[in-house]
Amino acid sequence: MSATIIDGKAFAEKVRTQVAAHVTRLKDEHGITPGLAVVLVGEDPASEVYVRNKGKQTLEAGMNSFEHKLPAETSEADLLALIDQLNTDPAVHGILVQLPLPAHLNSDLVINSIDPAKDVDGFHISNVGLLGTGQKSMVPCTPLGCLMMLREQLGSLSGLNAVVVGRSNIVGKPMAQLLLGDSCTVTIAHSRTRDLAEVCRRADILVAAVGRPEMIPGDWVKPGATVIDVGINRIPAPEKGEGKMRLVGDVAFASAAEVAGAITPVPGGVGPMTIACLLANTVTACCRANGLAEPEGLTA
Ligand SMILES: Nc1nc2c(c(=O)[nH]1)N[C@@H](CN(C=O)c1ccc(C(=O)N[C@@H](CCC(=O)O)C(=O)O)cc1)CN2
Repeated sequence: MSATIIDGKAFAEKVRTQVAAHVTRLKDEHGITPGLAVVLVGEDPASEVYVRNKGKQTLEAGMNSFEHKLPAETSEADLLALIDQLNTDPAVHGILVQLPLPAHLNSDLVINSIDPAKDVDGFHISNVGLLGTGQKSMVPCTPLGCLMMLREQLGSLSGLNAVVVGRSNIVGKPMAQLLLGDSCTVTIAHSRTRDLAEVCRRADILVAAVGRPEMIPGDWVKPGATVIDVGINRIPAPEKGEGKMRLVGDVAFASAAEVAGAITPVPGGVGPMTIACLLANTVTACCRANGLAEPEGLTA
C-alpha cells in the first residue's frame, strides 16, 4: 500500500474541538447556547444509531440537544406540526429530520417545511439554490466533510480534475457544486456514464458516492489521485462467523490504495465527518441567527 490514509475519525475530532471552542465563546461572551433538534420517525436500526450519536456529540460540544422520536405511523400533518413548532422555537438553531423517512411520508415536502435558516442538513430547496449559485447557504454535511478533508490534504484544489461518481441530491450534486466553488474542473458520473473507468482514470480527485460495494477497482484510479469514498455498504463477512457483516465503501480499498496518493477508509473516513459538520453547521446557523461572525474554517 502506498497511499496516505486520510483519518476521518481524527479529523472529525479536531473539528468537534473547534466547534466546542466556538460554543464556549458563544456562551461566555453572548449568553447563547446553540441548540440542535433531531427528528427520527420510525425504528430503522442504523438511523437510531446515527441519531443517538448526533445527540451525544451535540451535548459533548456543549450545545443543547432536542431529540424527537416519533412512531413509524406518524402522519405527515403531525410531523409538519412538529417542524412548525421547532421553526419558531428560539432555543432551536438547527433542525434535522433523519433520512430515510417511512415510505408514506413525502421527504421533499417535509424537508422544505424546515426554516431554511435552521436547515443544518442543507437539503431545503432554498439552500440547494443558494449553493448552486455560489451564495451563502447551509451546506450538506457529508459533502462539506469531504471538502474539508480535500482542502486539508491538497491545499488548493484549483484547476484539478474532479470526478464525482453518483448524482444524489444529498451527496453527489452538492459535492460537485462545492468542488466547482473551489475551481475544480468537475464531472458528475453515474450508472449511465459511458466508459466510467476511463472517466475515473482522469480524476485528480475521485469522489465515490454510488452506494455499490467496492464498485470502483484500483485500476480505475489515476496514480497519485486523492480518493474520497462516501459509500457505507454492509456486506456478508463469513470469515467473521455465520451471519456476520462488515462495512465496505464504494471503492475497492486494497487495490485503490496501491495506486492513489491518498484515500479515505471505510469505516473511519467520511462517515465521522458527517456528524462533525452537522455540529459545525449548527454553530454557523446560531451565529447567523444572532448576527454574529461565523466560525472560521467550519463553513465552505
Ligand atoms: N438527515 C440526514 N439523514 C441522513 C444523513 C444526513 O447527513 N442527514 N446521512 C446518512 C446517515 N448519517 C447521518 O445521518 C451518518 C452515516 C454514517 C456515519 C458514520 O460515522 N459512519 C461510520 C460507520 C458507522 C457504522 O458502523 O455503521 C464510518 O463511516 O466510519 C455517520 C452519520 C443517511 N441519513
